[in-house]
Amino acid sequence: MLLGVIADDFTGASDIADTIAKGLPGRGGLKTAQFLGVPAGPARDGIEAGVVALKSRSIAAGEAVAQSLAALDWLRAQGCRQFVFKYCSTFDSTPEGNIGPVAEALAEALGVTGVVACPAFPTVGRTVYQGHLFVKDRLLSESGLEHHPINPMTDPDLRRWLARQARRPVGLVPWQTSRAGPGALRAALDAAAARGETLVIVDAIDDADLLTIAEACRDDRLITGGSGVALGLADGFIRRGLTVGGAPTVPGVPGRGAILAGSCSGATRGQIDRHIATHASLAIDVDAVMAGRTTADDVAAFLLTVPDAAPLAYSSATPEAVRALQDRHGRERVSAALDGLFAETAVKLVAGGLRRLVVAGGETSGAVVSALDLGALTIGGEIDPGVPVLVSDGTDPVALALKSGNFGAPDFFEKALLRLEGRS
Ligand SMILES: Nc1ncnc2c1ncn2[C@@H]1O[C@H](COP(=O)(O)OP(=O)(O)O)[C@@H](O)[C@H]1O
Ligand SMILES: O=C(O)[C@@H](O)C(=O)COP(=O)(O)O
Repeated sequence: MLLGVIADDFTGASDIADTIAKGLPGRGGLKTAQFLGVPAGPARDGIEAGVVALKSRSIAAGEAVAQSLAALDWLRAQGCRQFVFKYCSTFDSTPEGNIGPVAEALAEALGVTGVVACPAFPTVGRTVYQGHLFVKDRLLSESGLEHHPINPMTDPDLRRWLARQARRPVGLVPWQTSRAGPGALRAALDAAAARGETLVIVDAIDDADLLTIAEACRDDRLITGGSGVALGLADGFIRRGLTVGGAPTVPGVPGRGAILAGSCSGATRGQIDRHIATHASLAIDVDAVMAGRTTADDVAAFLLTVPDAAPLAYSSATPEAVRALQDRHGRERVSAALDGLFAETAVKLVAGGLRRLVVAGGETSGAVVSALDLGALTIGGEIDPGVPVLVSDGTDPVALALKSGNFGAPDFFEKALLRLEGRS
């Protein structure tokens, strides 16, 4: 394995796996697999990039650090020479962590400082300028992410936000320097390291800036950021003659399909509105779930029997409805109950013969995929930016699309189920 990624959630893992597997247009990418947690044994032969998906974004910082270091150890044992810590393009975290503590622990384990921290993903509108994170034309804190059910993002100043999480000083390379090219960026990162800055926010507003980061950091052991920082990494290995590169392919998976949505983001709610106009759907009554009146049996029975090729079950709600539910039942209790409901539902669906599953939401996907215990997933083609087809190993594979809450075009759900089947 050449490149190892430690991702702090499951949708984020498939997002960066997509970037690495597809590589640059006309050049191809690395043969990439996504592992669900730290594997117990060695990876199978032929994998050039391994993405270890953790569910560490919203757990206690100490536990996130321990899991991330275990992932690093495993990736090192697979021979990786470069490592990426992948977090959210909207920097999802709290003042306690987990981006700062994990990134600093990885840097310390690898003996490096002056490490890039850049969540930019311009294709989906995430840009960083003067250390401030924008989502399309809004600052992060006015983008809707300030209403996130688990980690409300209320500060767009990444240097200030990361400094609250980090033990060491946090640096900044402004766009005027990163835009000047790989040499200027390299010099700025080296200067930051000399000043004792372990993590350095690097501005990036378009893909050219991301390619500059890849070039400047070609020999860096550790890079941290959103999937954008991986944009040029596969090509770096190809240009050094370490692999020939290629297009990701997986076989289509026939069989019954369904969609589970636990994300409350604006994009997901828009996709739901569009989908339910033409497909069977079940709006999960969260109060009924909390009272034990709605169970996974109910949700699975609906999805397995309703006469529709793309049935949907969703708990997604408006920020106001989410707040009211959290006030009534407690934030963590609601999330835990819903994540558990979706996980149990997915197990029942697969036991009931379902073979294609689309999941919306990072935490939701993490809960679902952990419960399914599918082992390694091979990365196929891209459905929409940041969301690839994933297919489990074995003779009776399951095909998955794990959609980050804010990703995907309005027609994502129907399109994804077709793509999992090998149709376009
Ligand atoms: N109606 C609801 N009220 C409160 N919380 C909810 C509701 N529906 C889903 N959730 C919780 O909100 C969280 C959404 O997070 P996630 O799945 O990561 O989505 P995203 O990708 O948009 O961040 C999950 O933990 C989920 O259980
Ligand atoms: O970087 C991103 O935006 C995504 O890859 C991601 O991590 C999103 O997380 P969720 O919104 O929780 O799915």
